[in-house]
Amino acid sequence: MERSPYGKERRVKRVRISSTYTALSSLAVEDLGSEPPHLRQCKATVNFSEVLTTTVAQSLGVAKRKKLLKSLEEVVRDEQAKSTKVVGTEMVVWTNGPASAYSLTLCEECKGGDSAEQMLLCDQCDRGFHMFCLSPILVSIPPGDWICPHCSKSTIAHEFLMVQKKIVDYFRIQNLLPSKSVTEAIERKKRKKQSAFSFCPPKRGRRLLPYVPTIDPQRRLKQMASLATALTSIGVQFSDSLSYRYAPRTANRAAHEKGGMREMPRDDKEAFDKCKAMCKSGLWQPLTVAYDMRQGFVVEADEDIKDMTFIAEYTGEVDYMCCRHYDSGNSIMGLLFSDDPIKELVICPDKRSNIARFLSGINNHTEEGRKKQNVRCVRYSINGEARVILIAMRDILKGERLYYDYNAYYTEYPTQHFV
Ligand SMILES: C[S@@+](CC[C@H](N)C(=O)[O-])C[C@H]1O[C@@H](n2cnc3c(N)ncnc32)[C@H](O)[C@@H]1O
Repeated sequence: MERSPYGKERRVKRVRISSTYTALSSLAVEDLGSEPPHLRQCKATVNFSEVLTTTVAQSLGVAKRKKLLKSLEEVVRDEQAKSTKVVGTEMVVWTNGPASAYSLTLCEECKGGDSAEQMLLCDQCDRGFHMFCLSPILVSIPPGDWICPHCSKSTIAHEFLMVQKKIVDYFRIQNLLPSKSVTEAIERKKRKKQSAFSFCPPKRGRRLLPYVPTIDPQRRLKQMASLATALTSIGVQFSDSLSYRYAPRTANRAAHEKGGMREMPRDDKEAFDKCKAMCKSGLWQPLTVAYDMRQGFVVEADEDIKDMTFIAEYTGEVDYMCCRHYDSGNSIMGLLFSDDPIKELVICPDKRSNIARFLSGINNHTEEGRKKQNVRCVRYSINGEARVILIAMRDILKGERLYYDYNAYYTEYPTQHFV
């Protein structure tokens, strides 16, 4: 479902210049021997003028192209001192394997020099880090300069103060119900619909259930503060609905979906509207956002949650997929897939969003990873507009981390290094 719109060229863009060079030069590697691979001698022939016209070089911009050229010249000087032969603008490099001459940078975390195309170079100290060895993992090359964890002074934002007024203002909560009436309302509901709270086998009706907020107002405040902390620390504003600053609302027509999009059933729509209204009045989902060293921000259940319960709508700025093709955002979600590529839309939660953007993804390359999934991602037409909803796909116990499949419809999101 979630699409990572980067191309291979873009992936090497911010990788160390010599790796960029390696990636380019490997196009021209000619294997010369029948020895075991590590002993083989290879010949790499690179034509500089060709290098600078490749898509990679073209995507770099003038300053970076100059840097690449400078770096290539440095490589030539270094290699001239070794066994490299340079003829005009062509260079012949003798190496012990196609990439070995330029895989000199080792990852500071795993000390390995493999996967050069995934090795990021710190723009401050020049040290190398595999994107998948970072904590949290990076799945795409970050835009602009990248500063490694050793040089970066940034820490997780200070916890959002758990002052009710601050939280009410932050989330622009309307008609906050006094704690007592909230407790009474939830208790009343609890008595009426006892089954919604018991953990007996889920009903197979497959109807969407509204979430059940935590009764204790202090805990609800904590849940909200944890989301506010996470959002403020990544510089994202809270928004529980889709925003249309890039693509107009009129572009979001579920009818454009290839093969059509299912209209949300009436009962489900009632549950959906109810959840949206609860959220507006501060009756939050029983979820907290925590920080995990490997995964970054993650979402955990703060109550038992029943199968088929509404978790959240995936919100953010709606944009045309073609405009985000080279966006390195790792949270972009597909919204509309059409026969006409111009009409395809994505949700970008990098400026405004809600808790949905913090849910983890499963590693769908392993059986163990797939077993973790407890939430699914569904797209519905609601009043003719495409929307993306996250729904519990089994009973979830308090304390469990929430996971869904980032590749529900597409297999482009690189989850092979996910924990
Ligand atoms: C949609 S965001 C999820 C929120 C993210 N953890 C954060 O801190 O903003 C996707 C990113 O989260 C991290 N992530 C999600 N699931 C993961 C997993 N199972 N293992 C490791 N990292 C994961 C990866 O860095 C991924 O690119």
